[in-house]
Amino acid sequence: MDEQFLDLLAQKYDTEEKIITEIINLEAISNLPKGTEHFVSDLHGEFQAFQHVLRNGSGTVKEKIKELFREVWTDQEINDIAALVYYPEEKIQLVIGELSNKTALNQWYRQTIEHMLKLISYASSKYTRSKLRKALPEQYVYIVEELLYKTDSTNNKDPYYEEIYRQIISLGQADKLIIGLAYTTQRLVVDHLHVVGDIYDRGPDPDKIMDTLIHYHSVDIQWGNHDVLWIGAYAGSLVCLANIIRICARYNNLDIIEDIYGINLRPLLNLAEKYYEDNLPFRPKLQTGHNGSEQEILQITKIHQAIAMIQFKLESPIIKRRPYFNMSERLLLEQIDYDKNEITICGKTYKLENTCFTTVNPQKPEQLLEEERQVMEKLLFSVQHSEKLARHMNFLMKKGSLYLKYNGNLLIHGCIPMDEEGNMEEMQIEDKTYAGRQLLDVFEDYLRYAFAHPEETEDLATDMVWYIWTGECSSLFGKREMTTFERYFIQEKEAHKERKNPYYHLRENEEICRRILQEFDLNPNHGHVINGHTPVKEISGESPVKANGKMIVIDGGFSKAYQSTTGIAGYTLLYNSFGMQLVAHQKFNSKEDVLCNGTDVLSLKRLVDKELERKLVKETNVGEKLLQKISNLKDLLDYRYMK
Ligand SMILES: O=P(O)(O)OC[C@H]1O[C@](O)(COP(=O)(O)O)[C@@H](O)[C@@H]1O
Ligand SMILES: [Mn+2]
Repeated sequence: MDEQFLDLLAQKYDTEEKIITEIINLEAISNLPKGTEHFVSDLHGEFQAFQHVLRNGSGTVKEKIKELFREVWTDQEINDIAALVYYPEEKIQLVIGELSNKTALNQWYRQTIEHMLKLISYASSKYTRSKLRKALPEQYVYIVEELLYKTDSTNNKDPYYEEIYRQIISLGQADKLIIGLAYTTQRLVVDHLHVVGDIYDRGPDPDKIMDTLIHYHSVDIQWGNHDVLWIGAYAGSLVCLANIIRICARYNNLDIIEDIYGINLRPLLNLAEKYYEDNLPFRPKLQTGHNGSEQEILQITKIHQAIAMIQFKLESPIIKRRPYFNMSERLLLEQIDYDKNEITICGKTYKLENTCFTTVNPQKPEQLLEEERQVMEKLLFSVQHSEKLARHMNFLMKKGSLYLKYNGNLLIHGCIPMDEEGNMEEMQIEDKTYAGRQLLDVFEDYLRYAFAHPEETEDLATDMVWYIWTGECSSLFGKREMTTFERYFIQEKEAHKERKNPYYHLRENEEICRRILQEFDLNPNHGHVINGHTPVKEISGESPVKANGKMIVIDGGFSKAYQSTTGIAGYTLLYNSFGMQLVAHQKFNSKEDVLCNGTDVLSLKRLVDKELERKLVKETNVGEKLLQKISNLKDLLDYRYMK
């Protein structure tokens, strides 16, 4: 071992006792059961449903409450304390409103604090005291530890403990303490969160999800195609920027752009007012609670057309300057017969309907009007100077990656591009060819480069971010083409079809999944591929667990827009020391419903994989680091004290 390194380490561990204490501590931690991992995906801006799943740990909170109190409590009592753990601030207010006098309320405080402490003690049984301490409400650590670690079997200290409770209540601290303990419980039931992509688009509150993730104790993100679109916009890709605005217009969410991220849409609106009229396929999808006035809807419809046409124009030059993107079939504006109002795609001619081509010059269809160019320039400036967007995008980059190997599993939002035979699909980029893991690594390198160079807007890295959104070899898109244009302007459904990468039927096959795991140097006997991206149509009998358990698809569609096709409101996955469990969620109504009626409609659990022996920290990624640290400390011990 390098002596310089050991000398550095010795600065921190400067006595034999310190080294030994740390070795004992780390060895002990390595032998604890592994913490619970929680996997969610395809949140699509649905903050309310997401935060509910996060707060209840996909049912883990209630499970712990039941294990502890089932014998003595009614269902109502169990629901009440569960709601208190999920939404403590609101639940306390409800209780205060219900209880008629101070004595009753104080009694409730006294009992509730005791119950919460029992729950915390139970939920933290597999953690060290130090880890629990870090999860406790900071200002009450001392008091809570006194109450948690009562060791007196003679009851001599009973009056002392009673006095602590009395003081907490009489000093008006009970609310704050209970709220703190509720958050501690939430934190204890889930050790680490994985978000397997698609935080953004369709739903109303992606920013709130981002803020929640930023404050979450332990999280990683596997980017989804929609997240990459937002990263691309921020990194200087005008076509990605046009896309995010188009999708926000389509889902009646332009206030995310304007009010939340502070991006001025006025220039775009002016352009839209000048060139566009009402047009059915561009009317926003309205969601309950978001219905605007007729005039607002008309404005959005116009913006939607303006930005969609800019998007289509911006695609052409990229397709032309990157022949290896293999997208020449998508030069759609050039395939239009503007006199006949027809388009020919892959040799087939279709009639165009509801067109809005006033800004298109048939001789040079890709050319932006000077006004359009200026609008995009202003929008990009605004996007790149939004403080909030910068914060959210930086966090996505810091915690995110295209795929992740974690505790033996492979986490990926979309797919591993393959050919029909199950070989890794090759893509040529400039003069090199890549496939499988190498291709994904190259995609990620380009994406990181583009993000680091927001001033470059037409370089390969920036174009590549758009390719990851929509290209046929993208590991996040997983389809041959994105038929956005066809869906707006062509009636025939056959033109709307987006052919999926063979991966999506091959992934049913265990051998293929084993091959994928091997491609990523993971043990195929133990590992799983964990996927998001494609809604699992439980309604039509599709199973989220595939390939003899090697493949787990957890996009259950938090997205309201997709719930009618899936029949449920999402899958999440839990992986604790006993094994993996898939949780199916029913549609989430509202927080109020949970608070008042105790409806916490979970969740059918399905065992995916059971560990033969309880899995310990030392067998995990974190454990690997601990074992390395132990080995370093042992070297230090030899070097300094055992000569
Ligand atoms: O239903 P919408 O919002 O029009 O979106 C459809 C588009 O979204 C995509 O499905 C991509 O989004 P997902 O990652 O959510 O699947 C495209 O393939 C398709 O063209
Ligand atoms: Mn997706």
